[in-house]
Amino acid sequence: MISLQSVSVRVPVPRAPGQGWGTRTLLDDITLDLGERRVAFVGANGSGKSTLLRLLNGLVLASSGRVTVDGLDPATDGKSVRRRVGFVFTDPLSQLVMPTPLEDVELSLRRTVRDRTGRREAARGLLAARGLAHVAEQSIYDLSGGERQLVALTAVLAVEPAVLVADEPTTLLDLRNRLALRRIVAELDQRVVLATHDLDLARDADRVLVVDEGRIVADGAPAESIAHYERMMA
Ligand SMILES: Nc1ncnc2c1ncn2[C@@H]1O[C@H](COP(=O)(O)OP(=O)(O)OP(=O)(O)O)[C@@H](O)[C@H]1O
Repeated sequence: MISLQSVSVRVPVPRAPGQGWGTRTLLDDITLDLGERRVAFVGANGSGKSTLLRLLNGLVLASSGRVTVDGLDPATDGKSVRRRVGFVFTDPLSQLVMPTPLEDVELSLRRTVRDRTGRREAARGLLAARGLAHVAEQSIYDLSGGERQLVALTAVLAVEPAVLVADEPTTLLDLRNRLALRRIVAELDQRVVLATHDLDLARDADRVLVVDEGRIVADGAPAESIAHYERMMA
């Protein structure tokens, strides 16, 4: 279970020149229990979705209130939480650390597959299963945005996290790969929490929450929450 109890995130922001610093509230007193297998957050640009997701693996810490992931607090058990929570960033280059997809996936497998040859074969197999065999040994920088996004997802899933958190995982994908990603998310055994502007992906979730100016303004079945969001944005 993922729980947020009265969680707020506040950051210091500069006031007008010479006026010192003020505080901006990015998330405002959010209380949630997320027990569903597929949870999606939708909301306008800058509403606070990424900040909320980042709380789940300790990349952002609550200014007040408490976050727990399966009983672990990212503020105090950061390492254990990050083992449980696989995080896919909007910008894949911020997480692909090795020169090629093959090496990046191998890195993810280093704990589970000790033997080097076996690890290479396993990494090749995982990339092939995502239609990425042909780019396995290409430079990360020569991949298309969509290929990088799929490699990042493959590398994160290779660790077999208990929870997959994905921040706008379809932004760089073409229609075929968007459909493939929806299928991957639907078939995963793991729990998935994502933020997305892709309302088709959100519709596949068990629960959709609408974020607006750092608050949850709708929370429920996809059809109702998305209808609320569409009215809000009209
Ligand atoms: N460390 C920070 N300091 C100041 N402002 C911040 C900080 N982090 C985020 N923000 C601001 O908080 C707001 C919410 O950001 P966040 O990235 O969570 O939005 P989002 O809903 O994910 O948006 P998008 O859909 O555009 O990705 C934005 O206005 C952003 O500029």
